[in-house]
Amino acid sequence: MPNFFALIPAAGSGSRMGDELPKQYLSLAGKPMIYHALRILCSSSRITCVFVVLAPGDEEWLRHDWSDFSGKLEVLECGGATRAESVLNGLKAARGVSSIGDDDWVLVHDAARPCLAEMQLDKLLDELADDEVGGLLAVPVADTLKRGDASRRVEYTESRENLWQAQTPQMFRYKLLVEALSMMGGVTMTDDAGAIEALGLHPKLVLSDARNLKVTYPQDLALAELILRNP
Ligand SMILES: Nc1ccn([C@@H]2O[C@H](COP(=O)(O)OP(=O)(O)OP(=O)(O)O)[C@@H](O)[C@H]2O)c(=O)n1
Ligand SMILES: C[C@](O)(CO)[C@H](O)COP(=O)(O)O
Repeated sequence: MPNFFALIPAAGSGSRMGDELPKQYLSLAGKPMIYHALRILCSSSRITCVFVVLAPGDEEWLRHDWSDFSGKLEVLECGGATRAESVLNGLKAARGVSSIGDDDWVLVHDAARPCLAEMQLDKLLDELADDEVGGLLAVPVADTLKRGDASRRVEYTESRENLWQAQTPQMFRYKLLVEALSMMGGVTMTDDAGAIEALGLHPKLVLSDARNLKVTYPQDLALAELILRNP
């Protein structure tokens, strides 16, 4: 039986957040933001080990107490210039510090998605455990979509039929994900599923909801805090 592992890329700088401190360390509901993603993944009895990928030379990590996760957490200081590079470097390094095998599942989850619920995590694991390809949490697009031009005038309205917003975790077999990310070369994919799609495969969309938001801009922090304090 394949095992489940999780990997949190946490080597970003949070440029859109505009804070000197990388956003994964910003205080949220009394903890550094990444604590919340770690808590939900480390507390799942179905997940064997959680890898966190830090930027080389990250000095902030050691300023916080991670003892709640000892025994389940492996820290890898091998982040890259892009999210995809951080994930690939982390997957390769994970081989050296764990028993992860080719057919084991890897759940890649953003440090910047602190509101993932246990129910959503379990749904992902249940729906994909026997899947050929793997997949991701996602939500159907709810708003009307406008295609704009360079001067911010509407060119036309896009159909939202069958359009989904990708979230994380995104869950694929170790070997397939390493192969897919290795083949991307210079092409930048903003998520893991994109690399799998480039192989001609079709990841499954597992219905999630808007509470699993990504904290990208300063105004997202208050909403994330509200969700965390009212689960
Ligand atoms: N070189 C990078 C870039 C991003 N990430 C991680 O990928 C996740 C999603 O990325 P995003 O929200 O875009 O974070 P940042 O890249 O930090 O933000 P920004 O794009 O605003 O700079 C985050 O957990 C982030 O730390 C990473 O590990 N390595
Ligand atoms: C992986 C992701 O969270 C899916 O929505 C997202 O693509 C990562 O964020 P980025 O801002 O595109 O790096």
